[in-house]
Amino acid sequence: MGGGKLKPCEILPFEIFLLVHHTTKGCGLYHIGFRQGTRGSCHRVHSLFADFLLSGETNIRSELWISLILLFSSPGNMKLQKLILSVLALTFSTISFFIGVLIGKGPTHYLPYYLPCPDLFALKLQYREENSHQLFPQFFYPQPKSVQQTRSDVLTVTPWLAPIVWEGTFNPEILDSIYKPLNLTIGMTAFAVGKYIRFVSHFLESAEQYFMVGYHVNYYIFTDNPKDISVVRLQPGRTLHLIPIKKYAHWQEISMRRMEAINRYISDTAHRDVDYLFCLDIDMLFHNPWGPETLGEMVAVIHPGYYKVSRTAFPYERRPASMAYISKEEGDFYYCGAAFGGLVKNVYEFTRACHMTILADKANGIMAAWQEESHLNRHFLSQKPSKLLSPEYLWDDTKSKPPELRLIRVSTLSKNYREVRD
Ligand SMILES: CC(=O)N[C@H]1[C@@H](OP(=O)(O)OP(=O)(O)OC[C@H]2O[C@@H](n3ccc(=O)[nH]c3=O)[C@H](O)[C@@H]2O)O[C@H](CO)[C@H](O)[C@@H]1O
Ligand SMILES: [Mn+2]
Repeated sequence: MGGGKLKPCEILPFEIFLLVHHTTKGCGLYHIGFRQGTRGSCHRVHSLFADFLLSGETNIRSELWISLILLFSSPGNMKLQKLILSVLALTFSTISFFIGVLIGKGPTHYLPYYLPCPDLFALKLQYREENSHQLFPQFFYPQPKSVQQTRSDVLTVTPWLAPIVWEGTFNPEILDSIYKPLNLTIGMTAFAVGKYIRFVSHFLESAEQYFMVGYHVNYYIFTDNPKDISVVRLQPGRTLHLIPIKKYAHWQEISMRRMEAINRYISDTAHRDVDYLFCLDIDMLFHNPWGPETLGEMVAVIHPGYYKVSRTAFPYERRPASMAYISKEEGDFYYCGAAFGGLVKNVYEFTRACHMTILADKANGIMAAWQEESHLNRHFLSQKPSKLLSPEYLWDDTKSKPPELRLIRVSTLSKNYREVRD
């Protein structure tokens, strides 16, 4: 660019140049160069000058430049040449230094394609108090190995690349170091309608011990009988909210209407108060930590009863008349209705979608085989969850522990269905 406008040099063994720039922002930049070279290198230097000049059409304007070319046609007088060159170089250095000082009174800026702006590094944030922490504190943990699985006995990722969380696949300390600084609030809904009120205190006590310990937690207990909920001591940063709801006549309706109640509560209140929301059955207990490894955009839990069986044996709704219908040729996993969660806005969309298909079935006089659990499974077949929790996160007390379950984190209580359901 621009090199053709300058006169080509014929005999040019030496060259001294001085270049002073004054950019639009008023900053100075100067170059002093001393070059002994061939005709080709001389051309290169000229081209460089021309580039600087023409770059005024971007954001740089050259207001002053001096270029001095010395031609020595007698190659025999080398000593004299070198002496003159040294003196000239010194003189130009001094002049250019003073010009640079005069022009660059303000902060120095460099051409963007030479160096990053040093102003950026001079900026200082005004901390309220001096922070002595290291920017990147040292944190030692075993190196993850690219060619070694931490669990080879179980599936740890779905075909749509959602992780399946099993004990041994994650490091809780690393996850805490990522999620704790985010200052998240995690919501949890559970329903205690009718006789299910008896499960509340043990459920909450175990959750206090294991559910999202060290994070802000809001428990939302939906009940038809708030005054009979016994008070549970909560850790600091954790709150309990009792939400009065009406009691439906049948247990199936109570279970299904949870989708509607959660959806309404998110839109009224919870969307402002929590970042993530988990929706759990109440007839269960936490036995081990349920931590930040469970956080995800939309999270489903693999049902403990069906994680080893063929999709044809899944208890999906098989009647095409239902909105929850799934054919024998379809299905990834059978998810449980007792636990799901995710970002609060996703749980809002999810519960709304499930409630709508439940209502559509109701209008057609049909109830899905496993109530809202069937609708949940239908929904997750099309809208794949972004993270799956293994049956470690929802085991069944009546089953013995198989070897692949290294840690039972939550398990459902065996109960007398006839006695608790009205
Ligand atoms: C482990 C699992 O996947 N559980 C699901 C399963 O049976 P479950 O036997 O686990 O259902 P369940 O009797 O626990 O009912 C589900 C939940 O609804 C609430 N509730 C229910 C009845 C009642 O009278 N009062 C009351 O509060 C309570 O929070 C309970 O935990 O199928 C149900 C639908 O049939 C739900 O999908 C459950 O989530
Ligand atoms: Mn249950």
